[in-house]
Amino acid sequence: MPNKPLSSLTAARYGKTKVRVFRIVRQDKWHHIVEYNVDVLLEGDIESSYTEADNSVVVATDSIKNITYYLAKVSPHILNPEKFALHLGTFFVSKYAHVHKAFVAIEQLRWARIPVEAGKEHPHAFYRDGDDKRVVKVEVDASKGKDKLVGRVGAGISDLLVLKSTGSKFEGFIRDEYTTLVEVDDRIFSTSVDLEYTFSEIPLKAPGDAEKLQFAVPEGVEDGSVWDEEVPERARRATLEVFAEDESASVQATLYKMAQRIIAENAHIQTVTYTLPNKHYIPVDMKYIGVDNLTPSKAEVFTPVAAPSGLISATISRKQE
Ligand SMILES: O=c1[nH]c(=O)c2[nH]c(=O)[nH]c2[nH]1
Repeated sequence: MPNKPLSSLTAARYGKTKVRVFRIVRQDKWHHIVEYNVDVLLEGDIESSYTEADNSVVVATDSIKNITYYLAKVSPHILNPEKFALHLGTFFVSKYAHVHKAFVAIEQLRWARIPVEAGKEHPHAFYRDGDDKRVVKVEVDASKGKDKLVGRVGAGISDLLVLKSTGSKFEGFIRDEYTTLVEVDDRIFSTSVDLEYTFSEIPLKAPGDAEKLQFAVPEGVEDGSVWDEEVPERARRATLEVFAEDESASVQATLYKMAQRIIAENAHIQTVTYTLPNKHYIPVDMKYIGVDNLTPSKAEVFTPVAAPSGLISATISRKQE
């Protein structure tokens, strides 16, 4: 009796991760720069490369890296990570018949112009003005046909470190035999913001030229859509302003207000997900020397605690009409 196989391949995806790209766009003496870490993963008729050692279906990950650099050179969309990710994803599913989906993730590092002479910005000198990154996650789906491409776009922020020294309470939580935390009406609130918002699906035009290099962004920008270049800055400002101004009852309650504001300000954003570690700062107990450093209004010296931290996450979704 033939042996029944015990297993089968149920998911397969491969590509290149952390392709580091730096690009200069020269507008005469006025230079624009971007620095990206790019991940590209492909799905399609690639099962045989796993199950039968058949490399004839494999676009080498080295070629995936080369294509990433080539499009960084020729794409007119390189300065915008959402558009560049869509261009790159569209390229892979258009060029290779057996590739049905491309997943492109881009992390953009911050470079700001150095201010010189009374706030004027330097044309070609830059500095790193924060460790937070703009992030983009794109899926280009050709599984319904190469002329019926669908784009799914998520974007957001990672590693945006913030702290407020008052305007934050935590009271009224469950008290039982396991509770040691005291209620406070004034505490430090610090977190490293991780934000992802998603847009409604967009139809994409398949590139028509032989090299599959054209990628058209539709004319006209709809407010709050994937094509609206103000969305990332609005989302960042909403995050920072709500964090600063909210009289926070908890990380959960502040998170919810941030997300509501992003949904309200951007018509095409469907979901907003925040993941917020609660980075604890513990007041140092100085009772042993007769000094009150524990009463919230007298707490001035704290120990920043690297771990453990709380971790508060939620997704807020637009209500469907
Ligand atoms: O804002 C907070 N939410 C919690 O769920 C929590 N739990 C905790 O110990 N401290 C805090 N703070």
